[in-house]
Amino acid sequence: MLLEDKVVLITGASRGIGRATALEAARQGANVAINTYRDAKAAAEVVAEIEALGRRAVAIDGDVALPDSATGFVSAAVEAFGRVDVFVSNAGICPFHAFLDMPVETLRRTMEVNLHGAYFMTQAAANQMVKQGEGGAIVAISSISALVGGEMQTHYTPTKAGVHSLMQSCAVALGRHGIRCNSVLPGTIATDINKDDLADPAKREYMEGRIPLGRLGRPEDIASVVAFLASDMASYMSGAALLVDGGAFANFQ
Ligand SMILES: NC(=O)C1=CN([C@@H]2O[C@H](COP(=O)(O)OP(=O)(O)OC[C@H]3O[C@@H](n4cnc5c(N)ncnc54)[C@H](O)[C@@H]3O)[C@@H](O)[C@H]2O)C=CC1
Ligand SMILES: C[C@H](O)[C@@H]1OC(=O)[C@H](O)[C@@H]1O
Repeated sequence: MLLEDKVVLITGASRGIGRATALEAARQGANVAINTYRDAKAAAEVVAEIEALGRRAVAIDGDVALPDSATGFVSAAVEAFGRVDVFVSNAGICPFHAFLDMPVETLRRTMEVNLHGAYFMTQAAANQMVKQGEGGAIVAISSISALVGGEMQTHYTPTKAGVHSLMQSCAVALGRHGIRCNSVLPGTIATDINKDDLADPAKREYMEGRIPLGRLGRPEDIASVVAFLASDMASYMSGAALLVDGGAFANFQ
């Protein structure tokens, strides 16, 4: 098992990639604290699934956009499990909208959840790891969108480039404490975040057609890579970005 007896914290883990990562961490032997936001039923289901795997879990509700949610999440995890070994910054939103009439509030909220949220949470987790003095691993869910644009994602893609950049700078800032920081760049993974967008059969077919492996990603495709980066198997990796997109980025023509 890759994460035996580690304490793993994951934001936005009631659904999608975060949920799959929480379950994979438990399968790999970890006890897991999940941050969730206004999603109590789904949060309770994830906790129950982790417990059914024989591991411990707690769910803490909080909006990642608020600095107090970060300190509250880390304190609650430490209260439950005594320490933090791995932090996964996953929570994110992508309300598709055109550029020319982007509502200020949509732009602001997307930046605050995706980028400020990642910053506050990473900072709180890193402070706990530094206090423990035994290093740690931080993995942030960036995106293929850190590398390419999207017509309806002008507010979103800069946050994903920012998350990857945050991991690079944190790798530099935290290396002396033995804390590794890396990002995962998923391609198109079928989750709630793009359910409406991919409900259009033409759009779905187009996206699938761009992927050499011939299918959209599943949350589990990302969770296994996060588990690897979080584990000692990746002990000399820091400041790196792993693209997990079925080959989509390479498929220019
Ligand atoms: N699905 C995809 O194609 C891709 C997703 N990503 C990223 O993966 C991450 C997870 O997204 P998915 O699992 O796909 O979507 P999802 O919509 O299934 O899950 C998002 C999770 O974040 C939580 N969340 C939303 N706002 C929050 C807030 N303010 N505070 C705390 N939690 C909050 C939601 O409750 C949910 O559990 C996001 O950061 C997204 O940008 C990156 C590349 C591709
Ligand atoms: C939500 C989108 O479908 C998804 O999010 C990303 O980060 C990917 O680039 C996809 O566009």
